[in-house]
Amino acid sequence: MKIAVIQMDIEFGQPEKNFTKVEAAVKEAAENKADMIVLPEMWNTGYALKQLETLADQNGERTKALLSTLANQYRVNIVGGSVATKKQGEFYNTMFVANRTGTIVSEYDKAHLFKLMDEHVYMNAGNNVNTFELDDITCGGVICYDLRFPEWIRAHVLKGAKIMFIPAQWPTPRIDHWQLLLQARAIENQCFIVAVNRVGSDPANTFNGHSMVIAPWGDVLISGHMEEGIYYTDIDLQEVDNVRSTIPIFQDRRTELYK
Ligand SMILES: O=C(O)CCC(=O)C(=O)O
Repeated sequence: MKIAVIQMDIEFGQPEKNFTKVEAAVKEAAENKADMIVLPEMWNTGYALKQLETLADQNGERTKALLSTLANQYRVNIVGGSVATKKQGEFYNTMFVANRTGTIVSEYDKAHLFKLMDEHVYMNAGNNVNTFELDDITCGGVICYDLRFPEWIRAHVLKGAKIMFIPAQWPTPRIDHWQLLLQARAIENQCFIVAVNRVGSDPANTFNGHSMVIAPWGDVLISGHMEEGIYYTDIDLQEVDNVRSTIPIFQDRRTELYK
């Protein structure tokens, strides 16, 4: 199973440029025989929250059409990071996932909005756990700040997720939190973590990438640098079962103590 992580810069408030860029990057990753291609958070607009009224993707239609077309054309799974959407007059930070036939198999609205970047002022939070099937593997997807809530990731793993996808725009000053939390989430949930952070800057923040893929034992398979690029790794899903049978934390949990 070959994973491609698209660590890209995002043009602030310029969906046209970002759509063109994503299309080219997905094409390149697909031609390099990726099975799953993963994009960063809010790649259509960046955090141009004050311009959402004009820039947000209406019902995600444009994003869904692009992901679906590319997935079907290249017969590849695409975890579409997230985009700013407008649904029934409200704004959301939404992940769409397309499978190899181009079917949109998941739509998830970020559940924990990040007050430090005023996200809660402009956007609405979703309320639903996000699991989906890709190539018969149960996967889960959450977005950026969601990472800081171990219960939320655990909720996905308890629903069967063996790979957790985490797209982000995680600012440079807290990149050590990003790396440590990702590794902890992989080890404590004995699952693969595929996490994509953007690079570049917007008017308020800088972002230095460090996208990561981490195996269920905690081994770091990808640790991206600070530049734009596509990173690739192969993952073996058997490792999830191996780790879970070596240290059976899901059998040993004492949920009666955790209430
Ligand atoms: O939790 C953090 O430090 C970063 C979160 C974030 O940037 C986001 O959710 O967009």
